[in-house]
Amino acid sequence: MMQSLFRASVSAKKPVPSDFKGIFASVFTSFQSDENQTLQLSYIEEYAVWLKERHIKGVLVNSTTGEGPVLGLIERKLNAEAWSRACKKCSLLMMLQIGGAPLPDVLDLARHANDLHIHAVVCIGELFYVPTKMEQLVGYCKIVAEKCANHFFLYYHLPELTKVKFNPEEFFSRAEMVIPTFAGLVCTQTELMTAIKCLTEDRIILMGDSKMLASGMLMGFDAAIMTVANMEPILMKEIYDAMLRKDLKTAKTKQHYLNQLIRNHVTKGKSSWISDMKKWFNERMRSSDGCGIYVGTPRKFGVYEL
Ligand SMILES: CC(=O)N[C@@H]([C@@H](O)[C@H](O)[C@H](O)CO)[C@@H](O)CC(=O)C(=O)O
Repeated sequence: MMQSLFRASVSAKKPVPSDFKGIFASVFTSFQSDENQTLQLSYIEEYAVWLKERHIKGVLVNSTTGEGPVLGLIERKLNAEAWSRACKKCSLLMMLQIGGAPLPDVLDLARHANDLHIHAVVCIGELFYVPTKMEQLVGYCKIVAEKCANHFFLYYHLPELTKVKFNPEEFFSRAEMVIPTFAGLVCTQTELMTAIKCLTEDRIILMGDSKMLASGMLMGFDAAIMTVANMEPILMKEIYDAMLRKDLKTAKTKQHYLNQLIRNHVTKGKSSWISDMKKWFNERMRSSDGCGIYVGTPRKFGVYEL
């Protein structure tokens, strides 16, 4: 019985698209400078066009970089809708992060995401009642994924924040067994070495460490989700393309330069990461190659330790 259930769910698995390759930008959210730091949406289309013209493959909205967890439910939905329209218009792939809220709200965001024109839903696990067993983590993903079953589902693996560590091979095999839309991971920094064991043609694993773009590609990753892609899309694409054509010398030189730029823009390390990145982006947008948009400063009540 167990075996036939297993076979039934595996055969129902949605085939994973092959276009989740390339450089993706985790986009910033813009706030006005009033007391409530009111959400701004008017700049989004221009932002999307600017990224598209610089070879960015797609965007991740409402994630860590986009301060999703410090937006209210309505704000998250409005931001997602505006990005969805912009991405459709300029043919960017869109991933939408819906986690980092109480479960009823995450389910509400999943239902909302289900009807949007997007290409995948990304969700971090429960942050307060942190899962202690694999079953709890997979179970959480399953009930959320069921509410947005029109889209591929990617688990956002960020143990620096969630403290949830697991054996990715076990996680993949269980999640693929029970979630027909399960497609893979957004996987940041420290977990790349373990995630690489799970990389296959029919899975999506987006690496999330800009400083390791070239070395990650050498290990076999072909998709990257980066904050720094907002500021240096062309440089990152050059590293990506150099690695594709096995030009290690160019990739190494450009990666070294990128890492130097990152170091120059990080002031106090993890605690000021979003603030430093937004400042860098605002400066970049004021440069001759920028498009003049301004994403403001981080929301004051967010805590950023990444
Ligand atoms: C947690 C985090 O912000 N990760 C960044 C990385 O680009 C990261 O900031 C960078 O690699 C550090 O060098 C991206 O992967 C973006 C991302 O996944 C997100 O905004 O959620």
